[in-house]
Amino acid sequence: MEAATMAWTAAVVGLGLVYWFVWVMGAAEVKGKRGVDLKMGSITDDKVKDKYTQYWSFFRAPKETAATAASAEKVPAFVDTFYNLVTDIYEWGWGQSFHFSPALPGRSDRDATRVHEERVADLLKAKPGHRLLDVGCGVGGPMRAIAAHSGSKVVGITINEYQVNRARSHNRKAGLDSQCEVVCGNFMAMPFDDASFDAAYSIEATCHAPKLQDVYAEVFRVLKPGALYVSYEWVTTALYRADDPAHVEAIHGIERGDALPGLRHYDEIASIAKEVGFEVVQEIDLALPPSLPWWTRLKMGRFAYWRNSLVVRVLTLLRIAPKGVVEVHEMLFETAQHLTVGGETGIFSPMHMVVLRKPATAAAESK
Ligand SMILES: C=C(CC[C@@H](C)[C@H]1CC[C@H]2C3=CC[C@H]4[C@H](C)[C@@H](O)CC[C@]4(C)[C@H]3CC[C@]12C)C(C)C
Ligand SMILES: C[S@@+](CC[C@H](N)C(=O)[O-])C[C@H]1O[C@@H](n2cnc3c(N)ncnc32)[C@H](O)[C@@H]1O
Repeated sequence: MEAATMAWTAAVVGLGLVYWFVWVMGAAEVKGKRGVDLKMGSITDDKVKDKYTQYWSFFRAPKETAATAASAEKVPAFVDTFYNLVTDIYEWGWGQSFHFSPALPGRSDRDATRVHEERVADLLKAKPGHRLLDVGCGVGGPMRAIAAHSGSKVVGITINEYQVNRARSHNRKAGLDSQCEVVCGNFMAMPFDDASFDAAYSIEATCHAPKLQDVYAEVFRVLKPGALYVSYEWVTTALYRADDPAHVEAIHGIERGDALPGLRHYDEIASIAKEVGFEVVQEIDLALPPSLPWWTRLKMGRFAYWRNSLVVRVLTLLRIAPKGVVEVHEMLFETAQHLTVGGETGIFSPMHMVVLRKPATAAAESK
């Protein structure tokens, strides 16, 4: 073959590969967000690196500073920055539900996700005519599954404006916009009337609150007397040892890579719920056997991570993706390792579930 023909063949094959990786492979899990559409939320391209640096500065402050009230006030803004940086990568590489689920034998990740979400609707006994609150709704994967499964109306709240727009657009495309509403706001000071919801749930979201009391008290306030609240909490378990450096490293890694002001121990959750006035109906760690591991999806995707890493590098080089995507993607890759250690050692659970009830006799005001 002539040199020119060889060069042309190589170029065509090369371009074909890039096309396959970026456009055809698109999202690793769910088609809908393609590699070429990766943005950094509402952050303009020139500000991505600054925002990423700003994100990390939160963790450089000494622990004592991080624990002060003044610093706790900064958490919602820091969480908002985090979701501007990661929302598109999550959608592209994971799907529209930003949480874990126990694996189900012989079923896809998508099925396992849906089952984990529908469990919430069933526990809440949600039905047509009910108005549910989704506390920290992301781009609305759970909200759509729960609205479709139960026939209830769902109102979601998220601190991140970009997620509000993504969620509204997904709701429209799914034909669920008459049942699902999304509001931008802080779940520790919600723009809703007292006693205005029939039930509420939060899926892997309240871990972003510096004080769980603040969000639980707000949920308590907006629920009708007698209403139920289900929450999937991120916690350290009874196996966690604060004097084991490997445990501490994994937990700090999870906090750094997931915008967490500090993980709570599982035994704090029920007492905080009681403190704000809830009755504890049920408390169970859904990650424990007989559940199958929730972290296998993170591990099994090792090939997908390498492919994704290559895609973001190529897209950044071609200036299709903004600068900084590579760094954010690396951060997530590392986070996945820490989460896997947390799951394998059993020191961490992302699905410590509590079912809480606002007493039927409770006043609309929280205690
Ligand atoms: C509840 C929270 C988020 C939980 C998970 C949805 C996300 C935690 C870690 C994320 C990911 C890690 C690795 C990424 C990978 C490198 C990339 O190629 C594709 C996306 C990932 C798989 C990404 C997807 C979402 C997570 C699993 C927290 C924030 C409270
Ligand atoms: C990991 S995501 C989970 C999203 C959704 N529950 C799901 O499972 O797909 C956490 C969500 O909590 C929201 N969040 C975190 N802190 C918040 C706050 N102070 N007020 C409102 N939403 C908040 C984030 O914006 C994000 O939407």
